[in-house]
Amino acid sequence: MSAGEKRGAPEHLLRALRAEPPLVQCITNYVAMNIAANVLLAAGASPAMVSDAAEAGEFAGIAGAVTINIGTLSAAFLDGMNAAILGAQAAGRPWVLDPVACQATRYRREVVQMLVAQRPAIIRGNASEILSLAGEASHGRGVDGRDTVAAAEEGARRLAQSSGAVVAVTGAVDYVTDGQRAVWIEGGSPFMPMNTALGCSLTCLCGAYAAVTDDAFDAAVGALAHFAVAGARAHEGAMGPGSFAPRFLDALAVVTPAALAGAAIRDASVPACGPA
Ligand SMILES: Nc1ncnc2c1ncn2[C@@H]1O[C@H](COP(=O)(O)OP(=O)(O)O)[C@@H](O)[C@H]1O
Ligand SMILES: Cc1ncsc1CCOP(=O)(O)O
Ligand SMILES: [Mg+2]
Repeated sequence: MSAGEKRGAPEHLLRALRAEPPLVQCITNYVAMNIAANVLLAAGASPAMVSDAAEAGEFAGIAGAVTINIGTLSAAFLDGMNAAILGAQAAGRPWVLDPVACQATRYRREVVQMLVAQRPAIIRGNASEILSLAGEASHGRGVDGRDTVAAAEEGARRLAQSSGAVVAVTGAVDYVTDGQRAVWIEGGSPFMPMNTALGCSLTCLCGAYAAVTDDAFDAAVGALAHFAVAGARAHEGAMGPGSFAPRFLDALAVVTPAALAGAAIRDASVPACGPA
């Protein structure tokens, strides 16, 4: 760590991640599996898509973190998720939730409530998903966000306070809060929501960062800053979502700690109440 660098700063976490790539168990959807694995490898982590209940709990015992995504939810996936969460908790490792399209059906609403009750360290979703989880009106239909992140700010803060999770809301500008601390993160590219499974991949990267720090807020900020900086860099020279995709993988890999130190992160913490 260089002089003046905060212990939980994104650049410090990136250095730790690259020094010893964390093993991340990703229970994610069929659309995201390959994309998320490549994103983690490019960023400097070691992904393993291990989801069957016969082994998911045991595997969680050797992983640095577990990520759970309900994108292509089924009874079999759900059994694997529950086993992995128990395994992670027994091993004292964090797990991260991606509530894909949680507003869409009764099944998803019920499952996601049950998962939130099992105390994820981080919940990462788009604004429509976070609004729904916070019990507010959401314009979401399927997997894509259809609300602004600003509209979900208050709900995210309340969700963080009620669940004990750090809540990361993504969109054109991202917002991260643990209920008290909060930041806005700028960057990325409008081509990102035109590439499927980048949000799912970001959730997996939150797991990678959570594996290298005990502070889930710092982990979420680090992962989102990594995406914001790499996304902005990949946007340069990209003609559209197709040429953006390989540039983004390259950019994730070549982002340096110094570049992460320059991420546009703006504090929005709620001031602590002091004596009158
Ligand atoms: N309009 C945008 N401009 C810049 N970055 C964006 C934009 N929309 C989404 N992103 C980025 O894309 C990534 C995935 O976020 P998002 O699209 O909200 O997730 P999801 O795919 O789950 O809906 C995040 O890093 C986010 O910052
Ligand atoms: C298209 C689709 N359908 C079910 S899961 C999924 C991928 C969603 O990925 P993301 O939430 O990252 O856009
Ligand atoms: Mg998503």
